Amino acid sequence: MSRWIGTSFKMTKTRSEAASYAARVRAAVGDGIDGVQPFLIPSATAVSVVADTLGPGSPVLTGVQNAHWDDEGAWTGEISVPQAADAGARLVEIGHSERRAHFAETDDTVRLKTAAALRHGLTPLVCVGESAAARDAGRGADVVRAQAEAALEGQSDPGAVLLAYEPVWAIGEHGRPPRPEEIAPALAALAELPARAVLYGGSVDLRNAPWLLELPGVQGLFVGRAAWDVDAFLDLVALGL
Ligand SMILES: O=C[C@H](O)COP(=O)(O)O
Repeated sequence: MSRWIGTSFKMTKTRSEAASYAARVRAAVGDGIDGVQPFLIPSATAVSVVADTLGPGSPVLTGVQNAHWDDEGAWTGEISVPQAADAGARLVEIGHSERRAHFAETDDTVRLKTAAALRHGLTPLVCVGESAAARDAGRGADVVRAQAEAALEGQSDPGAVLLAYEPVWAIGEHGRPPRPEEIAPALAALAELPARAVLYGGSVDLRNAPWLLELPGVQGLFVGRAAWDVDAFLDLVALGL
């Protein structure tokens, strides 16, 4: 089984910067790397240029950071899964904690968006993760399992869904890298669900990626800041071998 190694650019990079990054990745990966499934999730403005730069049928997948559950309509500011697919996306990131915290994403909208991605043949990448308070109360694994079960409930093909376990307290500039014993319970809980793979995300870097990749239940890494430099991303991809 391939290890998934990918990055979200979040709200960084111009189209030109994203294209340069994608061109470097495409050149380094060539026709593909056995055992590794790389993916890039740029801002919406750069999705088509990244997908075009990677080329049709590329071994590097392109994703979107969000998509609406409806196929079209009066949803100002949103993009639909068919529009994402038209731009070249094959992955749809859903339910990142920043969207849950700042854009009213709920378990219900995550489930609807997951269904929309599956309906159109794109791969949902559903993010789940507990707060520091839930972790400290010993409820981390329960929270994470509930979020993941809510996303998978009633789906036509839960086995096609990727889960990204991203503890809220580990993400971003205010986060900190996890210790193995802090994330093992949630990883064990997610391993019982019928998803395609479970990725870990949250303060991943070149120092901790080797042991994170060896943790039971981790089939890939979803990286933010540490992968925004393309050389670092390619080093992380090489670690997945
Ligand atoms: O989407 C990626 C995750 O939010 C992790 O971000 P980070 O690696 O900057 O902590």
